Amino acid sequence: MEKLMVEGGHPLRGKVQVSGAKNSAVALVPAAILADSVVSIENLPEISDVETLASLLEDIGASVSYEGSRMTVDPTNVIPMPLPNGRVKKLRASYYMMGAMLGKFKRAAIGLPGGCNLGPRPIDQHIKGFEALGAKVTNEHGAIYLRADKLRGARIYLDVVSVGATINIMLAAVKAEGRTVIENAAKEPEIIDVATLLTSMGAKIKGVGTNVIRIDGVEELNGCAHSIIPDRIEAGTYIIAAAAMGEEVLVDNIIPDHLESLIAKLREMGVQIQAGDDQIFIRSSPDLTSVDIKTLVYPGFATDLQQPMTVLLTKAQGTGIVTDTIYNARFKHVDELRRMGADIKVEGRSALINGKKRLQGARVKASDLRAGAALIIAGLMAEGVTEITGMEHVDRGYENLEEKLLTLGANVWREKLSTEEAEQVKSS
Ligand SMILES: CC(=O)N[C@H]1[C@@H](OP(=O)(O)OP(=O)(O)OC[C@H]2O[C@@H](n3ccc(=O)[nH]c3=O)[C@H](O)[C@@H]2O)O[C@H](CO)[C@@H](O)[C@@H]1O
Ligand SMILES: C=C(OP(=O)(O)O)C(=O)O
Repeated sequence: MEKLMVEGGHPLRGKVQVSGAKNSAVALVPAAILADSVVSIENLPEISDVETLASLLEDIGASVSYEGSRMTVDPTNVIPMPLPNGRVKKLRASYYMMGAMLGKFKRAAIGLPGGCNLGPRPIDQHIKGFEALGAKVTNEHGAIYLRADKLRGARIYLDVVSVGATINIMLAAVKAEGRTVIENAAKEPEIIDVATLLTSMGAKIKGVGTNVIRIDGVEELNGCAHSIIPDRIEAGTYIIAAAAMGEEVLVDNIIPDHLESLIAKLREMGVQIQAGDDQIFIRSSPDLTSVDIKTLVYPGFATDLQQPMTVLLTKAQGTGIVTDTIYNARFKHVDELRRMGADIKVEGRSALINGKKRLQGARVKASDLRAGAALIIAGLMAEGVTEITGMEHVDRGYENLEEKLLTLGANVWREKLSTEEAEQVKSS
C-alpha cells in the first residue's frame, strides 16, 4: 500500500498534457469484442480500470497487446465465458461487458459491478433496455445472467438520463434485428466517442449527442482503428488545480467545448482563462469569489468535477453551495477536508463551503477517485505536507499523476505505508 505525499504552497507553472478519456476507454475496450477482426484503440490512458478490463477480455479469449498508448484487441476467439465476481467488482464499468457480450453472443453472465462508492448506483435502466431487446435477465447469487434467443430492436425510454445505460443499450443493440430507438438518452462526449468506434466497425447509429438515438442493427461488425477523445475530467482536475495555485498553466490536448460549464464557473470566480483550439491557459487570482454549483447531466456541470471544485471554493471569498443532483452521497471528501481546516457543512445533497480558509497539511484518506483528486488539490494549496492514502482509487483514473504534477512545479512523491499505517488505513 502506498500514500501520496504532497508538499503544499508551490505555485504551478508550465504545460500539462491530458490523456485519453477514462470514461470512454472503459466502454471502448469492452466494445472491441463486438467486431469480428482486430480493433486498435489509440490514446488509451494507462490506468488500472483499463488494465482490469483488458484482463477480463483475455479471460473470454481475446488477445490483447499494447504498443505505447495503443491497445490492439483481437476478438476472433472470444467465447461467452461467465465473468463472475473477482475483478469484475473492481470497477463500475465492468457492466459494459453485459451489453457487449449480450450483443455478441446473445448471452452473458457477469458479476455485479463495483466502482466508486457514491451512494446507490442502480442498473435498472440498463436491464430495462436489455429486456426490451428480448433478453431474459436474472440476478443469481450476485451475478446478472442475460439470455436471448434473438435480439430485436425496440423503442426504449430511459426513466433517468444515464450515461451507463445509454452506452450499454447501444452495445447490445448494434447487432440486434431491426431498429432500436433510445429516448431520453444521455449526451456526454464519451457516448459520442463510443458511437464513433461502433460506426467505424460498421454499425448504423444516428442521433448521438441528442436525446434520441436511433440504431439500425447490422449482422456483422468489422475491426477498425479509433483514437480516444481527451479526458475532460482529467483536464478539469488540472484546470481547477491551476485555478487554485497556477501562475501560468497551459492544459494541452483537450476539447475546450467539453469543459464549457467549468470554464464559465471559473471565470465567474475571477480565474483568468483563455481557451484555444485544443488547449486552455489558466492564471489564478488572489481574489477569488464564491459561486454556487449544481451538477447536472452534460452539458451541465459534471458530477466528477464537483469534489475538486469544492476544494477551490475553500479559497474564495464568501459562501459557495455545491449541490450534486446525480450522486447525493458524493461528499466523502468533506470530512477529510475538514481535517485540513476547511469550513464545510453538508446538508442533504448540498455542501456549504465558507471560503477564505487556509488549509493545513494532514493525514487524509481518498474514499473514491475524485475525492482523491480533490485531496491532492487541497494538498497543493495547504501549508505543510499532506499524506493521502487510498491512492488505488486515484490510480483507476489518472495516468502519470505524479509526473504531470512534478512537470508543473508541484512537490509530490509516493511512499510505502508502514505495517502499522496499513493496519490503520484498513480499519478506518
Ligand atoms: C449523467 C451523469 O452525470 N453521469 C455521470 C455518472 O455516470 P454513471 O454511468 O455512473 O451514471 P449514469 O449516468 O448511468 O447515472 C446517472 C444517474 O442515474 C441513476 N441511474 C443510472 C442507471 C440506472 O440504471 N438507474 C439509475 O437510477 C444513477 O444512480 C445516477 O444518479 O458518473 C460517471 C462517473 O462519475 C460520470 O462520468 C458520468 O458523467
Ligand atoms: C466515479 C467515477 O468512476 P466510476 O464510475 O468508474 O466509479 C469517475 O470517473 O469519477
